[in-house]
Amino acid sequence: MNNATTAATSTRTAAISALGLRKSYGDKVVLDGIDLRIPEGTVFALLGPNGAGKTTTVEILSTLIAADSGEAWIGGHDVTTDADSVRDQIGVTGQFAAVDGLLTAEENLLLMADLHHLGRGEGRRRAAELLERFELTEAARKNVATFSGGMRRKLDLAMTLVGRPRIIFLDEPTTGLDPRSRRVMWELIRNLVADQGVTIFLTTQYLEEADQLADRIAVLDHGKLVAEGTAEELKRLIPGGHVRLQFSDAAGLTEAASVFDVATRDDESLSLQIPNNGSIANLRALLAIIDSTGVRAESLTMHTPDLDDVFLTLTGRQNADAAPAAPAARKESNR
Ligand SMILES: Nc1ncnc2c1ncn2[C@@H]1O[C@H](COP(=O)(O)OP(=O)(O)OP(=O)(O)O)[C@@H](O)[C@H]1O
Repeated sequence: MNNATTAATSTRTAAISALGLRKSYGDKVVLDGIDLRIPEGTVFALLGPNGAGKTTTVEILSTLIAADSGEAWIGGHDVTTDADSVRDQIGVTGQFAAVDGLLTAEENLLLMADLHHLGRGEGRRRAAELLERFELTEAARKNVATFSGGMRRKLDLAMTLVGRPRIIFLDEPTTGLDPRSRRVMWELIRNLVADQGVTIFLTTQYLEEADQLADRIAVLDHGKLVAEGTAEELKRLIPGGHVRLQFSDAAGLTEAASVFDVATRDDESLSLQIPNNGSIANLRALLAIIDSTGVRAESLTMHTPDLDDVFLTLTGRQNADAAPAAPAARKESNR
């Protein structure tokens, strides 16, 4: 087998893989050559700001729309030439598309069981099992229209699982949810991977979500993957951490600023940021300087870089956590 054949074979045996995906709408290039290789049983997070092309990527990989060029395989099946086999293996959730608000949770699940041709008994068993696992048993006979956002998201994910997909696409699964509901969803997602070994392709604007759930994270910006790696690897891409010294008055701050000439001073918060990687040796050296020079700091805090810093460095923008509800609202009204 030559190298090219080996590369193509390994691309096809990953749970999800893509080579050179491109997609434009009119003049707007949304995806400008995306390559992916996601091993089975892992969680992959595609992170990007509003409009970066996350949903478009999911739509292509789940056979909803066609790429302009490039290739993609899901569980070894080509999304273009073998779309039916791809659809048999996947579940897609996140936009509430499948949930019917006029039906009860149980009816929604039974409808899904019918679509998957489960027999009547098997369908009922599967619905009951999922209602229990997602703690929706008490609400099973209530109309979904009365559900909270968190309950709807849980039901949406439960419906996706009726057909026992091996590969699940979660498009912004917790956008707009309160912190508690978000944690519940995270736990359900973690259990899915741990108990059933499914592969998860997650899109999110939440850096914390990617950090919490994903084995690997890719950052999508202006149609390209600008970085890919584990959360730790991505954090290593950016400048190291710092120590923040807090002062009670401006005189103390000025004195200290003259001692640490590499520091950044903030007169408003009366603090000084000194680059430091947080190792014991470096912290000890810093404390020794503070002691020997009589710097009068009130307190010291250590800041290690997080994914927020990575995102800001890579995309030149703050992450979108400040406005979580907007994209979901836009999608629901548009689609
Ligand atoms: N059917 C379409 N027709 C024209 N433009 C589209 C269409 N679908 C998406 N776009 C545009 O493509 C770009 C990427 O959209 P997409 O929904 O993939 O982004 P996203 O990363 O999922 O964003 P968000 O976080 O806001 O959901 C946006 O500029 C969007 O307006």
